[in-house]
Amino acid sequence: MGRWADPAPLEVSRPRLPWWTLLPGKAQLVLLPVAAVWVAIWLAARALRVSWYYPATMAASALGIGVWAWRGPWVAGSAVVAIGVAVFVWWWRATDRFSARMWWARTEFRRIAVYARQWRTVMRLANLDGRARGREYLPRLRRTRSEGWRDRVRVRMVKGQAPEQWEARASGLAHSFRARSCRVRVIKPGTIELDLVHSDPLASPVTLPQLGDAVDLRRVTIGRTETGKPWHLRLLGNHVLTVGATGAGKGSLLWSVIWALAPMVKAGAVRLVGVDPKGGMELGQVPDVFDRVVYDGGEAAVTLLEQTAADVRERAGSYRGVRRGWSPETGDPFTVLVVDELADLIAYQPDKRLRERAQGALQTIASQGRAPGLAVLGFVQDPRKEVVPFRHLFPTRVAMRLDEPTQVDMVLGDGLRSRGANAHEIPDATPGVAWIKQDGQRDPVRARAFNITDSNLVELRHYITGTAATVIPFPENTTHGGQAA
Ligand SMILES: Nc1ncnc2c1ncn2[C@@H]1O[C@H](COP(=O)(O)OP(=O)(O)OP(=O)(O)O)[C@@H](O)[C@H]1O
Repeated sequence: MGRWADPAPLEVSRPRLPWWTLLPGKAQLVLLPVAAVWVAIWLAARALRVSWYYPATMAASALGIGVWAWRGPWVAGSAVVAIGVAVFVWWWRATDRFSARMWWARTEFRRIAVYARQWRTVMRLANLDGRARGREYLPRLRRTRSEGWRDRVRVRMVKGQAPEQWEARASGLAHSFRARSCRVRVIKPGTIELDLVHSDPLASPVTLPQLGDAVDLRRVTIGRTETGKPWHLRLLGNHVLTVGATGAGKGSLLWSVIWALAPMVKAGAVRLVGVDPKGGMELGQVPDVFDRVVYDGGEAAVTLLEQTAADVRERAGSYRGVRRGWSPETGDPFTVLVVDELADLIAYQPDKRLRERAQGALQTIASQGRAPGLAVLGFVQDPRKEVVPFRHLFPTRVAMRLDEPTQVDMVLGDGLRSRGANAHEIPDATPGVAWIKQDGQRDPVRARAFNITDSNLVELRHYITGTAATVIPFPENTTHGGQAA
């Protein structure tokens, strides 16, 4: 007698038959027309869906089939070859214009060749699919758009998923789709957009516009964003903290703001007040555009900050009960306080008493200055809380090239690095590039400030003061301006 052996477990799942196969034959016959209509609707919906995602391909195919039916295969084939040669010559002779005009062809090609083709596999390997009761749920690939430097890929997430799960896998997605980086943006509940970045549109310096354009203090143009739009900085009712390692291009942001404000500075509608603890290395280049400026981080600087804080309180007092905040009708100049190397004043200051006075004055200005028409532009290299304890008082924070990845969230806010704001990866070769985070806006913006050269600064000085266009020697005194502090 042979020994009993346990039967091998059934390895395949039992095939599940569609419910209608279990119906009696007559019922199936009756339901046949209903099923046929259903299949026709389903096919039409599929065709509509394909036409929605690939309109140019579908239109060209329909035209090709039409020409074939009308004139035969030779005419259709010759037309395809002629169009192909014309497109190739266009691309060869005018690549830039071709790329700008043919974005839709690139979009459809990349959707088919890159995203639709690999979607299922990449989703499974990246663990972004879902399973429930033996069924697999895949994130839906929605519309894509190829803009040359990036592909925008819209995705309907699987139910139960969070954008954070996609952020955690962003690097893997970038590698899978052969992109340099991947950023995740939330479009609406359940829908996200992946930015798969292929090149840097901010690799070349941004050209400075002419001096003297009209100024709007709510949107001062200081550079260009990576999408090609102007980089607008709000000054009215705002303060801006800019953090960057040495050589990151903080100076270009500072001078871009003053360049944009030049007509109002010239007209006396904007007043610039400056503190440059580095002995005038930065602000000393064009000192006479400042109403008051101090070139050290000691007593004189602290006194200037305290005077400014007193101005803020006085102005706030005079507006109380009369108006809600500053406007050009008040006749008061809008004040921009520029503090280069904030840390020298409020953290590295060896004299404890001076340090505390500087901190107190700056906190007063930052917390009360917005309504009475004062904006602080603070610059610092080290963003730690011990160095700038009141970072939260700056509604706009700008991260230029940073030394360490941990600094990104310190400047821009928690979770911003995982959302793709890699300020620590900005190359040395692109000074002036920055990530900007505005309070109240979820997504950070990447932009580059105008490139301001020494001759631009000479021109700026000449425009505002009307003095001869000469380069300023390195400052000897520690104070300068209408009222020395
Ligand atoms: N927006 C820009 N476009 C092109 N080049 C720039 C830009 N900003 C700065 N640069 C170049 O980068 C160099 C360093 O810039 P900058 O002095 O402004 O840096 P920084 O952050 O102020 O440095 P530090 O903290 O040492 O003063 C300069 O030689 C400047 O020409």
